[in-house]
Amino acid sequence: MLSLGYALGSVLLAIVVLRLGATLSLRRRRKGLPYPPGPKGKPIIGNALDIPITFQWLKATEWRKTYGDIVYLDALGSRLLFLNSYEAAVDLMERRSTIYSGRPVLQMLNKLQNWEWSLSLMPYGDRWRKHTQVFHKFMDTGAVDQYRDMQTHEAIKLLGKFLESPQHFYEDIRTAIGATVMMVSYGHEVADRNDEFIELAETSMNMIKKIVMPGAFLVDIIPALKYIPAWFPGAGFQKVAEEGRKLSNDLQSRPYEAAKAQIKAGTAHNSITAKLLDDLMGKNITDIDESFIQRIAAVVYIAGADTSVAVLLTFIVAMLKNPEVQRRAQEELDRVVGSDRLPTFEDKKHLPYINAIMLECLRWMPVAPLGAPRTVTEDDVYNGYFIPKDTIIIMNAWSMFRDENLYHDPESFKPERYLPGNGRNVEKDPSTILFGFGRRRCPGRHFALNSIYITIACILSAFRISNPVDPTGKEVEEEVEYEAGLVFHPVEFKCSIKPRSEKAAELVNQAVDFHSHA
Ligand code: HEM
Repeated sequence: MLSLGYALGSVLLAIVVLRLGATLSLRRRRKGLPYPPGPKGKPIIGNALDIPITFQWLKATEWRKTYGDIVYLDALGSRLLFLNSYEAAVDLMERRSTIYSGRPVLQMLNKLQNWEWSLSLMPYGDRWRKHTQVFHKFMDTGAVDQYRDMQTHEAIKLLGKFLESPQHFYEDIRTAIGATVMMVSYGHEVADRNDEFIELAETSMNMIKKIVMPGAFLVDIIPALKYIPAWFPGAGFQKVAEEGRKLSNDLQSRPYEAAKAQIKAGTAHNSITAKLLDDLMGKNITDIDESFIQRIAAVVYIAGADTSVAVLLTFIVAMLKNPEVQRRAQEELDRVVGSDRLPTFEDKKHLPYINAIMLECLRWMPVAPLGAPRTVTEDDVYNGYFIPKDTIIIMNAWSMFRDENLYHDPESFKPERYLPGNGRNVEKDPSTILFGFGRRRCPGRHFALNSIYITIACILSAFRISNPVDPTGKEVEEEVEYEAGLVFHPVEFKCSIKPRSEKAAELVNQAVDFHSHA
């Protein structure tokens, strides 16, 4: 979701391309001001056919060349504003955050399937503020340090899996991140790839993927259809709605109930659920309290898992394609950490190149190329242009990451761009863009960056990543494709992941052994 929220690309299309209605607001008074520039629409349908079904960020980046930093479209009364430059994003989403913090509503997703409990989809207002405040308590810069041991533990378990069955790296990275999130939220230990809660979360994600496909459900085009009963001919979407509602409820309640049972039995690990329940100790816990806790805990998975997984998969791709970067990273690790132990969080400040690789993974193939869509909740004027209330605002991170004024040679994977001493200015930290702007900026970013750092550092310390080999032992260059699902991620691909030496393999075995008894 953010993955829910970041279903962005698709969500926005689903909302925008075909939505009817809202035409009344076209007649809103514009105080004589023009709308921002954008492609000229056709009569009646406006720009509906200008917006591609997928990879919309590429088109919007092209539009930037013709129309500039902000590009406005109107498709059948749904208005859309792409923010293509960093300055425009800061000006609107950060400096005018009070009115640029809404989220668009999809009938099937938000209303019929009832996913609106998720912080990332919640309308801006008091309820959002209350959830955000509590979420921050667990995810602020200082607070996330408490998860470091557990993040290290999962990274080491992943190394063990790489030794055993490197061909499953794609799934195992997914399980490792899922396990981290399950432990933080519920104190739930994930034993293997078939964990029931990970499967539940994955099934939910697949459902969401299905419903945010552009134009997938007529009810998003004609909201009044939601009142049609399930038995009515042609109302098959109500069945999908019911399935989704069940998943949405299960995802909130099932892992929560399991955590509660463990707390009762005295066998629970620390977790967000345990802490929130503990805060209510001695009080009469109401259904409202319980549902609040369930929502805070569940959003960590739906907002946090897919995104971090996609960054780590991009890291593997980057190492495949850039052996020289991998060599330099391993040189740094050998110098700072040596070969007698694995890297830790304490090493982070001495590993600038590893940090730079992580940043470059965020920029090079951004997991959320269009951020998460917002809405503006009042009419506004920017640089002399009129932006009507309810316009959907999309920050085009892709365009910012390919902006040659910010990043030289932007198509290339170059971690050194973030390091001083290359005869150039240090380039902008991409985390200041990728995680969004203003009040709805990703509150899980510190946690995510910690998971990504420790996983990258541990993998590079012990393994060499290279192209797969054919039966004669020759390396074959692997073509990797990317797809835009809920997040932008590489499609399953092959690679070789081998211990760098016998000593490295031994070190991993010892660490796995130690952590399984810790
Ligand atoms: C590399 C990993 C991640 C990326 C790239 C990412 C990116 C984003 C983006 C672009 C947004 C929308 C911000 C906006 O509207 O401006 C967002 C929102 C959010 N993220 Fe993340 N995120 C990541 C990991 C996480 C993690 C690990 C968590 C949880 C621990 C998390 C929790 C959230 C939540 C709850 C929101 C919704 C905030 C709101 O709507 O108020 N994210 N994220």
